[in-house]
Amino acid sequence: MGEAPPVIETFPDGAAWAEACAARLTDALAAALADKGKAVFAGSGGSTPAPIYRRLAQADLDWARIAVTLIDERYVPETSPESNAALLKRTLLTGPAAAARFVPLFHPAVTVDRAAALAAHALAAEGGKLDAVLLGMGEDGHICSMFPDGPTLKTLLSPALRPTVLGVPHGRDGAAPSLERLTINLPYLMTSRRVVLALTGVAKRAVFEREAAGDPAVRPIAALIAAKVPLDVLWTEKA
Ligand SMILES: O=C1O[C@H](COP(=O)(O)O)[C@@H](O)[C@H](O)[C@H]1O
Repeated sequence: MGEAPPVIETFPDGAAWAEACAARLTDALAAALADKGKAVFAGSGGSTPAPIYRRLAQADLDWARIAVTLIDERYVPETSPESNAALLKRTLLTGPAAAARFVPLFHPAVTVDRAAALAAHALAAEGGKLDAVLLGMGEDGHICSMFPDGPTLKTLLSPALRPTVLGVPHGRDGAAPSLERLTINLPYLMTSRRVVLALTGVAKRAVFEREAAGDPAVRPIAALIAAKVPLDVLWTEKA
């Protein structure tokens, strides 16, 4: 029998939801700072996290001892509107959190795989462990840049690999993703202190419930659950 899916915590409105997400992440970062004197935060891109980042940016943490990175990135420079790094810099690395050190996944390397190797090396130098992770989920059920049925998905979901960053090719014949990407793999989530999955809308809730019941070999949400990632799922209907 598979693992039971985590309870979906429901919030009455976007403000309460964003506040709760930011509070969970703050608690995990504070615990890491207390334990080891430093911490690593990894955030998602996309349309969901901005209100959470704006709250987290104001948290009373020793940001100078926190490294901030991404769970995934489109293989584009920060000048692109598709850049997750640009989103993070606009919304999280402001106010008190501007003192944090940003560790990018994007590098203008010759290939996306070479850029991924450089990012993997940079994260390993930060200790190779993520203390607080903010995940989003697309309406196709993807998390990070792990797309259901994607050609490299089995590698990304392999629990036996070490935590790393990998390149993701763009999909063929119109399949997602439309751009090459960089992503952390499942073992990075498995070894994280706390992972918060922030969901909004009726459609995404239904996708989460459907995906949670899927095959963990090819459905990223089911793989998260099967791998016992320390996961909180926070949902509100409208952010
Ligand atoms: O492409 C991406 O999409 C997911 C979900 O984005 P959203 O717009 O539906 O919130 C995001 O979590 C990921 O980091 C991003 O690269």
